[in-house]
Amino acid sequence: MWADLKALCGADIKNLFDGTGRARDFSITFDGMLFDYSKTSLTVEARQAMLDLVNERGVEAQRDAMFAGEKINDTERRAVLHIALRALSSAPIMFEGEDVLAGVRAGLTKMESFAEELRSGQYQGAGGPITDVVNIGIGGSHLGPEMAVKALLPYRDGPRCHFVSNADAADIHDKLEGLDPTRTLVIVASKSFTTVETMTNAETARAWMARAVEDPASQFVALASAEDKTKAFGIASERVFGFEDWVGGRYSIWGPIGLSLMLSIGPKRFREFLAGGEAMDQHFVHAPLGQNMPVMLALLGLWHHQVCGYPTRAVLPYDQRLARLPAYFQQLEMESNGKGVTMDGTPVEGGSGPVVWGEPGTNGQHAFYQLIHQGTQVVPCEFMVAAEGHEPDMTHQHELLVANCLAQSEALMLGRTPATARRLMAAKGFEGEELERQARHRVFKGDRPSTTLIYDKLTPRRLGQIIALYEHRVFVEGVILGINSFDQWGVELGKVLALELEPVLQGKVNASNKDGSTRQLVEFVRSHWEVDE
Ligand SMILES: O=P(O)(O)OC[C@H]1O[C@](O)(CO)[C@@H](O)[C@@H]1O
Repeated sequence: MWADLKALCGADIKNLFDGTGRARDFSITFDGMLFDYSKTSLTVEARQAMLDLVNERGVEAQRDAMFAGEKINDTERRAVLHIALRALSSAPIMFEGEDVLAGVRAGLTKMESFAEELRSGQYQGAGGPITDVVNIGIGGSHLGPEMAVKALLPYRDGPRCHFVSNADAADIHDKLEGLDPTRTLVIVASKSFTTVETMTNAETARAWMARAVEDPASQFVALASAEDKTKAFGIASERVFGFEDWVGGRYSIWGPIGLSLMLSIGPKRFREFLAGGEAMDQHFVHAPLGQNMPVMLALLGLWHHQVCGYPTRAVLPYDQRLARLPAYFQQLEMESNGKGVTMDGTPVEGGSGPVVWGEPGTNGQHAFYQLIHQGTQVVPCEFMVAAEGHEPDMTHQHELLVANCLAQSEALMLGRTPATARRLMAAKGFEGEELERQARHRVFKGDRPSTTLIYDKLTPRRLGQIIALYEHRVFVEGVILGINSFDQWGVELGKVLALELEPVLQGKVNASNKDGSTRQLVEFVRSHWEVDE
């Protein structure tokens, strides 16, 4: 599938701007957003060939199957209906012959009632109104809420939110330090309510709260599907917010897992966030393929990784409050499409999804952009920036930020020629061989691809759109690759072995069945533990 497309690679990006309106032709606008992919090597012919893949691989049929509640997550025998959580205004969404929206709306209303009670001070801790919320969860039960709460801080008018995820005691220790347990709400966010890191942290938080609060469970909330387990933990059912197994962990920010976001910005703005996601769903379903943002973003991802062979891609938001977006997308993309086999168990052709990484600009410029500009690997960059910031009295800083963002994509494409580098060095007084040598260090090859997603302002609605855009991008890439984007068997083995290793480290079980390296590491740890004891 990919071999023929490789023949279409190789255009020098800047030469594609030939006065025929490429910028406009290779851009998509939608609801306050402009997605410009003109600074890539995609030609009209290559774009058509990529679009043909969408038809050949049955993307639209799979999309319709997803929205129709079919069990497209075949290896877990589950439907994929997180889209129902944000379907505020749509027609019924059916699963096994029933409309799921009634249940979704009831769940949302329950969250909203609780959020209103807490935010108004009607629901209180032992020491008075809740000032701080600690969300304990990991993976999809952590990355989404943490990212979104930070992204939307300008809209916060509720309690402060803190996020604990790691099994490392340092995480919970540092987050609880300084908090007043009598005015803190703990959210245990775990779909399964069995994830060992989350349950261990939840026990630690309960012990911390029990030192100051007579009935600590009264200041606990569970976001979980397993009611028997939340009950055993002692959390009253009115503070348990459940969701169905057709909501995957990394797609769960839209429902109860988003409770911390709702507490932070309030139910009304949370609905705006949902409405942004829903607007992107509608766009994904109805926009023609060539004008479809998620489809084109997916095709560019495949073009860069599977066709051009670039091993990674960078997500570079020029927004400090989107600092956790690259980590969120890492889970979304790498847990979804980091798979070696297709649905039928045969090897994936052209490789799985790429490594995704990134940091906010302008910080990244002073760290890893050196490699992006002059390193030998090409890194397609996905820039994001808002035209307008949230600090009206500091517009000059926002101008600087935007200028930097736009300058980077320009520099990546245009580069600096040897002739320009020589002129620069000559102007500095260099001559002869030394001029040549110095100039070579200042040459930028250019022709490096990037896309830019620019939008009016990072509102709750825009954030919802951006997340849904990337969700559907991952879905389209997965369908074209033939991957099931909704399971995550690759995280299982390490969990099993960690369970086996704990008693080995404790000296309760012999390490003799372990490999030499693992035995050596166990011995090192145990020798320290013995010294400490
Ligand atoms: O919400 P849970 O059940 O605690 O799971 C947390 C995370 O663990 C995973 O299942 C695997 O790491 C993720 O997909 C999920 O987001």
